[in-house]
Amino acid sequence: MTAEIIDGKAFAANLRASIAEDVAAFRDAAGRTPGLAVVLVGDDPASAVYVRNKGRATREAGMESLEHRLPGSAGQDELIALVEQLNADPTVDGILVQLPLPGQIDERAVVAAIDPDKDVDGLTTTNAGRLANNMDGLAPCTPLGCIMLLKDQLGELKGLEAVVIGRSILVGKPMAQLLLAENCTVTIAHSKTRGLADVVRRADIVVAAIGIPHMVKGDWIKPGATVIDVGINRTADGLVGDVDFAAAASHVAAITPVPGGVGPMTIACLLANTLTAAKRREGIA
Ligand SMILES: Nc1nc(=O)c2c([nH]1)NC[C@@H]1CN(c3ccc(C(=O)N[C@@H](CCC(=O)O)C(=O)O)cc3)C=[N+]21
Ligand SMILES: [Mg+2]
Repeated sequence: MTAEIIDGKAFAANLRASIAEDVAAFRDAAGRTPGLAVVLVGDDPASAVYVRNKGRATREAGMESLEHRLPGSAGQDELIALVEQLNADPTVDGILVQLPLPGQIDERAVVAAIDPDKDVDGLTTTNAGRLANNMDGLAPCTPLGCIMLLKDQLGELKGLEAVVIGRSILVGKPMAQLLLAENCTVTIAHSKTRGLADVVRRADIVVAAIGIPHMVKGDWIKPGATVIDVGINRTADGLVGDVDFAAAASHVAAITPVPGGVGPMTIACLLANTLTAAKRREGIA
């Protein structure tokens, strides 16, 4: 058996095209264009590339991209003042502060300053609480993209055994919440989990979000399982995921590649969240 390779890049392109249609309808209904503000502090080259890609995707979907750059020496008060200005700006529907931030800035304090209804990364405690309580909110983009790929692949997820490896606020925890909302039986595993291989062997769905190249071995994964690899690790062999892709692909049902899997879905879901935020702000369903 050879795995189906889940084409996240193609899925994301379709999603972005459908969002562009919805953006046009929003413009007709609201008489304005949805706006996404992206804030970049410092000049880390990898962050600059992501911000440029996000800006391009935003414009291609017919939305306004507002980019704000602060020097790497910027103070926390200055950054929070900018966030507050964006909160108050009626043309801004979404605010993304590119992470990580320089060491002198407390990320938690900056995220806490973002209006939860403009928090398109889903990072505020308000949106985490909404997700935990099955309330309408904004869920983090990467888990949202993973759920879309899983539903497209498997249809109904009800009753499936899902193992999420990783417990971050950005991916692991919200991923588990979204899988629970789909009625999966969810286990969150992490660096202190005992017998990780055997925990993973139970899974119909494996979501790997650890950040260690090829950490999940092929023989940890049950034949016929569906594997979502969130890892994006730069190594001497190029960009690789958290799963030993070649070893897993021999016996799983389907697996996301790196690159071309989850990454493009993250950006498409950022656009989806921005449009969702804009519609809610305008009272459009
Ligand atoms: N506030 C905040 N929100 C984020 O969502 C956020 C962030 N900060 N900081 C950095 C990380 C990283 N991130 C990626 C998004 C898309 C790809 C992506 O599209 N990757 C392509 C390839 C990229 C490449 O070739 O380098 C792929 O996987 O196919 C990767 C990484 C969002 N992040
Ligand atoms: Mg398909």
